Amino acid sequence: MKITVVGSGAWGTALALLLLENGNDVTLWSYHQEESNRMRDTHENPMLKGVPLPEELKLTTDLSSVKGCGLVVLATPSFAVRATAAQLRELVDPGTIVVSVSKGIEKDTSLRLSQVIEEELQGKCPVVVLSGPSHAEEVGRRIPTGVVAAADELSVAQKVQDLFMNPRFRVYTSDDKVGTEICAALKNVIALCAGCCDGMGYGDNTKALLMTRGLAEMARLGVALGGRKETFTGLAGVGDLIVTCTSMHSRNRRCGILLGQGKEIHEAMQEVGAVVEGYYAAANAQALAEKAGVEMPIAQAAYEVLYQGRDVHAVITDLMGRAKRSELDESWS
Ligand SMILES: NC(=O)C1=CN([C@@H]2O[C@H](COP(=O)(O)OP(=O)(O)OC[C@H]3O[C@@H](n4cnc5c(N)ncnc54)[C@H](O)[C@@H]3O)[C@@H](O)[C@H]2O)C=CC1
Ligand SMILES: O=C(CO)COP(=O)(O)O
Repeated sequence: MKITVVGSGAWGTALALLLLENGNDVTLWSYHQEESNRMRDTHENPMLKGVPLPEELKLTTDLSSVKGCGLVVLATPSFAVRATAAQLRELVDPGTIVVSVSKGIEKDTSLRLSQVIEEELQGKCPVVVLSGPSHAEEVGRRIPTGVVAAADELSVAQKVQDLFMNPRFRVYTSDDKVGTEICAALKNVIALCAGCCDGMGYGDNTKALLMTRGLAEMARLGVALGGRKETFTGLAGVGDLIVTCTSMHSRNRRCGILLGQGKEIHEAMQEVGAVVEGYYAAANAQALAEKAGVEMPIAQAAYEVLYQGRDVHAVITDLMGRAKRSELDESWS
């Protein structure tokens, strides 16, 4: 099948290689001409070091490469999804499956990214969400990985499953786009917090507490927005939360570590040198929690640290001192 992967960061590149390995005719589109030239000259993407790019992988900066494609993968940072999808509208063939693999929430609207793409494509194409514990660095090295393809129609999710799946990449289908995307965006916020705890020298107990209560918040919000609670205990939920909160590949966690060591957030993001989606998602978590009428104390704490400059120690003291409650007192469970 002819496929274009739109976005040549670490993730777009790893997925382009996977789809090429699966026997497809794959083009990788870059936003920056220099990025495309560098990959052509060096046969490597500096965002995905040590993974050679074969000659058969076509490189372009011309979005019209999506014409005639059966599948288009949208892999830009979340802030670029609307503008990129808007450009696709006139170029993409009706019925082409568009797979959204970015993890975030749109800044100004608090829309999920598949909603943003659907708005811009005006119903021309079915949109599938692909998410789960999948660091590009490991997928690029063909390390066994499993993800979820969520779509409104099972047959469309199954097509994506067929195209991406191979002996080293396992894809499960789901009909829960809402839950899958809420997991994808919010686990990055929790991973920033987990990194921060690591950077401050807190131990494994703190991280386990944060991840478990963070998951409860994610599920509370996701279920209130129409997601299914099973998604939160699946690959897109607990799976991606584990990998992002514990791996040194995670840009969100690495940014949090620097924050916990005392760096200012913008300095920390600069040092990470790749997109830190959790920073943006923390602002949206606030808006979504208010809209849904749910309590998200950890996301709220992250917002106060990231956007209001509150001291991390003070925020943790507040979280630890919240009113006593039962763990089982969860409306989503
Ligand atoms: N890196 C990973 O392991 C994974 C990343 N993701 C998600 O994929 C998305 C992309 O992440 P990465 O590939 O890691 O990014 P990256 O940080 O490796 O690279 C960012 C890319 O965005 C491009 N870019 C910058 N401004 C742009 C614009 N205005 N329009 C289009 N492209 C622009 C840059 O040229 C660069 O290619 C994020 O939402 C991330 O959460 C999802 C799963 C795994
Ligand atoms: O989503 C990811 C792994 O599943 C990548 O996480 P980071 O953006 O924190 O690197």
